[in-house]
Amino acid sequence: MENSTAKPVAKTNGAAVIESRGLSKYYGPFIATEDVTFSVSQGEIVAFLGPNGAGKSTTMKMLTGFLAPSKGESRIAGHLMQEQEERILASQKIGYLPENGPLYNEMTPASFLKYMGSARNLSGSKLQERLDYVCEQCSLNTVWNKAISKLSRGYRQRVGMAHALLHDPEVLILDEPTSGLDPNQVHEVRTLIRNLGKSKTLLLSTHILSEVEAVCDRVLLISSGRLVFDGSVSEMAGTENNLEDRFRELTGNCKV
Ligand SMILES: Nc1ncnc2c1ncn2[C@@H]1O[C@H](COP(=O)(O)OP(=O)(O)OP(=O)(O)O)[C@@H](O)[C@H]1O
Repeated sequence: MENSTAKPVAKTNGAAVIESRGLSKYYGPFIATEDVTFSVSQGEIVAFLGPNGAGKSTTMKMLTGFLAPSKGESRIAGHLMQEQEERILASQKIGYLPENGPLYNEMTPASFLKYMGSARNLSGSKLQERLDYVCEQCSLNTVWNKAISKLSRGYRQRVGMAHALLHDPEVLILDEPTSGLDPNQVHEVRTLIRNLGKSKTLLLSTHILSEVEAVCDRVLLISSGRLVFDGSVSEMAGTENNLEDRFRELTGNCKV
């Protein structure tokens, strides 16, 4: 049974592998994020926590170079993500699970992942080895040859996760990895994240507090586009040891 209080021991060696420097995004007069600055060191599992609409996905898209910031910059493994050549170099090192990521509906998980693996220059026995690994780790065996359009939301989410893991990246940026999963699947994905965290650096967005307690070393809390907390899970829980109250306290009155 899952021990919801068991957290991995932080294994950071100090090198920053995810860096957000003043990332801001404006849609006309609307401020989606403002001056979001943080860094994640090698080996950390960090939760990017915040209420709906706080700016988690927007920040992750800017971090990974999928969305141009209005101001600021991001670096992954030292590569400046706002420069195309650097972004291409970094893409081998990052696995990104976007929120509602695009999947090719007419393909099966097998054909989609094989295709994406080839696009990442995997072939032959190495490709097969990675396909076998993600199929098992993401529990896709029963739907491996079924059209993606016929899969439930939870299975589509797992295909997205398999895609993020396929090239064995050192950095994983996962936007709500347990969204749409049933409790058994949530348990499996959390176990997978903990295992991946033994050798990789992870930033995962969520608004589920139990997720933070279950898998993360550290919390970044964003509210109305601004970072309002950066610290350990126990620091956030405070003297009352109540994450939920602190979440409300830290996000309740913050307006951009
Ligand atoms: N293209 C856009 N044009 C205008 N506003 C946008 C656009 N994309 C996002 N926003 C707004 O920016 C804010 C931040 O959105 P974002 O999706 O980053 O939040 P989130 O924290 O990921 O939320 P959730 O937990 O609900 O997924 C929201 O108010 C959203 O409506």
